[in-house]
Amino acid sequence: MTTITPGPGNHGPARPSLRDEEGAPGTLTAVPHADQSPNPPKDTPVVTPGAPRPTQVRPVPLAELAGQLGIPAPQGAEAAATGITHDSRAVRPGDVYAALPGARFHGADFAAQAAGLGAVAVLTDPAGAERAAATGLPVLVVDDPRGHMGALAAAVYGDPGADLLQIGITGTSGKTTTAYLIEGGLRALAGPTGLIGTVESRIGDEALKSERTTPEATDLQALFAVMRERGVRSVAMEVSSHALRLGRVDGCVFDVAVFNNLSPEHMEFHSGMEDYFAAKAELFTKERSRLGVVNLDDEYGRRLARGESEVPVVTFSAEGREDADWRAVDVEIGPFDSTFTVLGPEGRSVTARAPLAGPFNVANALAAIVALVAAGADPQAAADGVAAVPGVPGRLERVDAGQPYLAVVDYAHKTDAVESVLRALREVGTGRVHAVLGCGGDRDTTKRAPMGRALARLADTAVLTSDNPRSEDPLAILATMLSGAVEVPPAERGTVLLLEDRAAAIAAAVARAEPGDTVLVLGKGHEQGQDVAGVVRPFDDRRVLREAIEAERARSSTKHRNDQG
Ligand SMILES: CC(=O)N[C@H]1[C@@H](OP(=O)(O)OP(=O)(O)OC[C@H]2O[C@@H](n3ccc(=O)[nH]c3=O)[C@H](O)[C@@H]2O)O[C@H](CO)[C@@H](O)[C@@H]1O[C@H](C)C(=O)N[C@@H](C)C(=O)N[C@H](CCC(=O)O)C(=O)O
Ligand SMILES: Nc1ncnc2c1ncn2[C@@H]1O[C@H](COP(=O)(O)OP(=O)(O)OP(=O)(O)O)[C@@H](O)[C@H]1O
Repeated sequence: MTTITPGPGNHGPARPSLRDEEGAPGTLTAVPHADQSPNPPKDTPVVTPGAPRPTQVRPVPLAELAGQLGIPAPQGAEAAATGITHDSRAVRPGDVYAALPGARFHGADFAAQAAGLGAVAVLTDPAGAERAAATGLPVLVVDDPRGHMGALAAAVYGDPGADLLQIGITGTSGKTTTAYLIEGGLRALAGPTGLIGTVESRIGDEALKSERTTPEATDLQALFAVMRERGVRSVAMEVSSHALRLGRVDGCVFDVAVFNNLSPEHMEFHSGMEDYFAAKAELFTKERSRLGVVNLDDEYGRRLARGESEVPVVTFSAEGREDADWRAVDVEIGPFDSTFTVLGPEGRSVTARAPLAGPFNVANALAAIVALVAAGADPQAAADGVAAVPGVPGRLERVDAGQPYLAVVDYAHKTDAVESVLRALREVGTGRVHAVLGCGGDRDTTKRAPMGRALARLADTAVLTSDNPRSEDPLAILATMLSGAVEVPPAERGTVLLLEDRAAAIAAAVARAEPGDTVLVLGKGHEQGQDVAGVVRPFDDRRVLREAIEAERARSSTKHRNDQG
């Protein structure tokens, strides 16, 4: 196995690298498939609750932190910090509490709680200063505390990111999948790895529940510190546009930053596509990364490659574009995976496999391979590592209860993803496609009608149902989805069913399935709960789908017996 050595690093100061000591690309030693499985899809993921913290931290004097902020040391600056958090409820003795202004609250309202839990100081803005001072704790006041929080967290934990090879992935679709594929490759190449993303965070073999795609900077730096403590040397992490805009990755410099694609999403947060792209493009500034890996098949990827990235970029094309540095050719799409050849600079050619169905997963796998190569891996070793990943939870995850048709759960919850996955599975199955989909409440409303339209056009049975309605009326969400579905001319659309209850919707799709058909449950993937009016009750599409298949089998065998009797 190639060891990660604090290598020369192509693009910056000494950092762990996938190259060997002479600087040659790392090679992959065959590892038995099971050992290599970072995240075999499973019904009940291993979850350790609570934000992890490192066990050994050098106390950092407040005076030192004030110096870093460029402000005079506050009274009581002889105290020292051993942690930092932005959430009053998560304060541990010795923490700095970052009291941030937010859309709903000002964190200063919770300063007393933080003090009660043992905070040693409060970082806040002028608006929060008085409330913070009322606690009697030293107060560090800056105009933009969120903007300083990442660097301060890195300082408190001793800049743990500097000891990790960091690969960040951004884009509208495919971040989670690509992160798992990269982590699988890293694990095969270089032992204990870290993963940070929507489904979970992993520190070596330990899985932790994720609240966000990208954690707040205080939690992220603590996570890096725990990873460093446990011997992790490399990390693959998803970087959302929220993270880039809200400073969650301040304090990180990614060795490799990957751009997958961009399509309309999060329009409740961004003012339009240009603003959304500008947020993503922040990952490709010199402050944030050293090298970009960019998808040339995407128009926004081409913009980055053609001058809008501040850092050098390596390009890839899953569509075989000859102007890409690395391109996939001879792509064979199979029912559950795809094989292809990767052609690279200097006549390099690699045999590759995307271990998940669908043409878009060729793009994700190619992105992962090129990212690993950009980090210093041997290209064939990188491709072999990616090929060996056994699956990604809730991403085209098959549910097999012995039924004579294909049943799949997928996290598609944006129009382009719904279209991609339906097109991909139409090619795989021989029969009809019965698809279930809802749209989340309190999130981007502009995608609801297009998603209803896509489902009605591309599925033989389109079952419109609830996702996480949150505080919204589920029927109102369904009405908007339906308004899109009815835009499809009757001759071009499948049967459209409306069932507010998600379990009933899944059962309805299953009841229509015949041998050779495909049942597809979209939108919630790996999620374990359904949020209705703020109450989250357990709901796992994979489990509900399996139970529906079993119930349908029992129902039809009873009917068969009754018919015979
Ligand atoms: C738009 C957004 O991302 N907002 C985040 C932001 O909220 P905010 O600034 O408005 O904060 P607020 O709720 O008013 O609270 C103000 C401050 O008081 C603190 N507080 C609040 C209550 C309390 O009891 N104690 C306490 O200390 C909060 O931690 C916060 O620092 O800071 C909060 C604290 O960290 C986050 O919880 C909140 O995430 C919200 C809930 C969220 O859902 N974000 C999603 C949309 C998100 O970030 N998604 C992305 C993208 C996923 C994708 O790609 O699809 C992600 O990376 O997950
Ligand atoms: N490269 C891609 N292009 C288009 N659709 C994709 C791509 N990769 C995955 N998808 C679809 O999008 C869904 C979500 O994929 P994934 O979780 O990997 O992306 P993500 O960017 O992490 O999404 P999110 O930001 O919502 O967590 C998948 O279940 C699949 O249907």
